[in-house]
Amino acid sequence: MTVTIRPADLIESVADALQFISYYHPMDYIRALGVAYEAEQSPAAKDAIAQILTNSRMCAEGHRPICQDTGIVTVFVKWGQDCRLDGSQSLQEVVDEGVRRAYLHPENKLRASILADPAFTRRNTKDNTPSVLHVEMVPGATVSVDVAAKGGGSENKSKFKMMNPSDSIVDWVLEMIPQMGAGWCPPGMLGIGIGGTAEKAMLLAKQSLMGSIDMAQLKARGPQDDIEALRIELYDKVNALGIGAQGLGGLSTILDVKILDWPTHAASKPVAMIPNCAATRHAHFTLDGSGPVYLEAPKLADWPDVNWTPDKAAIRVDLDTLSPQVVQSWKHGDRLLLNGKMLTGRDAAHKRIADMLAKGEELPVSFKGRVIYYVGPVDPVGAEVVGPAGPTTATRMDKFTRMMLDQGLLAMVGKAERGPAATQAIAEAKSAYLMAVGGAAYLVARAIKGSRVVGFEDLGMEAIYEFEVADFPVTVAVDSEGQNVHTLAPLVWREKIAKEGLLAGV
Ligand SMILES: O=C(O)C[C@H](O)C(=O)O
Repeated sequence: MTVTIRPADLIESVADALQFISYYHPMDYIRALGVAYEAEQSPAAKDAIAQILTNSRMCAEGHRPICQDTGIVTVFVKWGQDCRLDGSQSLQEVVDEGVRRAYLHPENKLRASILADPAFTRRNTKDNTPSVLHVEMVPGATVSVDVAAKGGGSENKSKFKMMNPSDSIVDWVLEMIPQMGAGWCPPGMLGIGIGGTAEKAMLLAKQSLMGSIDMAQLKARGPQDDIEALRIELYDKVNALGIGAQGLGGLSTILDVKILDWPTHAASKPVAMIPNCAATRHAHFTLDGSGPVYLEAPKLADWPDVNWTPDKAAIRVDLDTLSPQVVQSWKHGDRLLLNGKMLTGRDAAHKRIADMLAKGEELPVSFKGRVIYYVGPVDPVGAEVVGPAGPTTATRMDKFTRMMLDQGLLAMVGKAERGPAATQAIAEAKSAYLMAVGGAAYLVARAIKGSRVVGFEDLGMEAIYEFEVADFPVTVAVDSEGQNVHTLAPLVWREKIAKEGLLAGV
């Protein structure tokens, strides 16, 4: 018997699932992060995990996004061969209508992050469509759907290699992880795809991330096949690298490793690795023709009892009177609470600034004596002045750092590491790079008391804003001497883990 799937049911279910995952972390992630928090011995990493956990519960309560990057929607559909989609729209059109409805929801509007014409004009599609849809025909009379909203920062760190058959997967992963830095917002998960062809390995890696975190259970019962043994080996060895939460050095870099494989050619061993960030977002539902599916809300009591508050010992900074001397007094690892006005800007704004300067044009705002925050905020709803507004990956702005410092910029705020050239530029200009916690966007936004666009309004979330902040929490990640927390701290923790046999949560 053929089962009819009504487009309205699929649209409603996709929209509900996307709204759901925008503010509810999967509970397996929260439980594993709670265990990692208890085990963590690095104060900086523990503080970052506390911010992520506190943010997560606030989002669950407030029904607002966990991260300002509300992701690129990726959907895996297993379509039962006895089902037919009613109407004349394609499956892509139906799924995208669900995406549109979720992202434009008036009470929880999500960020429009998708740009059409990616190589050239990079035009925002304004409703986060189209999604990336994968469809597989399977026996049966149900439609099974995995919906994910994948952050750009973690997607950017995806890796792929066509290995020789005799090459070691473990060696390759351990070579790649330090190169991935912290832009993927650890602690998260690694999805690994092995075999098939180049594109199949990538797909397997992404699909593996739809599974639940179960490393504790796996370790407790022991591996039952080679894949499970490889998962455990990679979990232990990656955590022993000491990279830690947000790359600040610590015990937990990953909470799990997922692996899917597929037969491959005798000459090949394709291997793909895709990390999932702290804003892990995915949900599953099955349609059987009887109507839409609504996901059941988790209980707030299931979140660990972690309530992050600003460090009382942190240094309070007045941005409105900030001087080079004050910037130079900060040492790497110092905790600061920023107060006053700062400008924002990220990828598109920096590119436009570079183009304008090259043409001798006047910028819409002066950066002299100012601090810039790399962010693309979610639009506000209700009484909010701004929606969730966590930091974006600063490393992408490295190529513009010298140009911005030449404009008289005093300091930068973002997340993840700065590369050698940017670190050198910061040291030469006696500037500083400050790090906020990625994946704590709603918590961080509480410290933003005012917001107005001051340039490039047409760039939407990538416009230049001026934020008024109160006790905005950051850590000095590169100081005016060029001391870089992201290069120093993981080395310390790697050695400590090796010497003292320290273990991440499981
Ligand atoms: O686009 C963003 O806001 C952040 C991005 O996901 C990143 O991690 O750099």
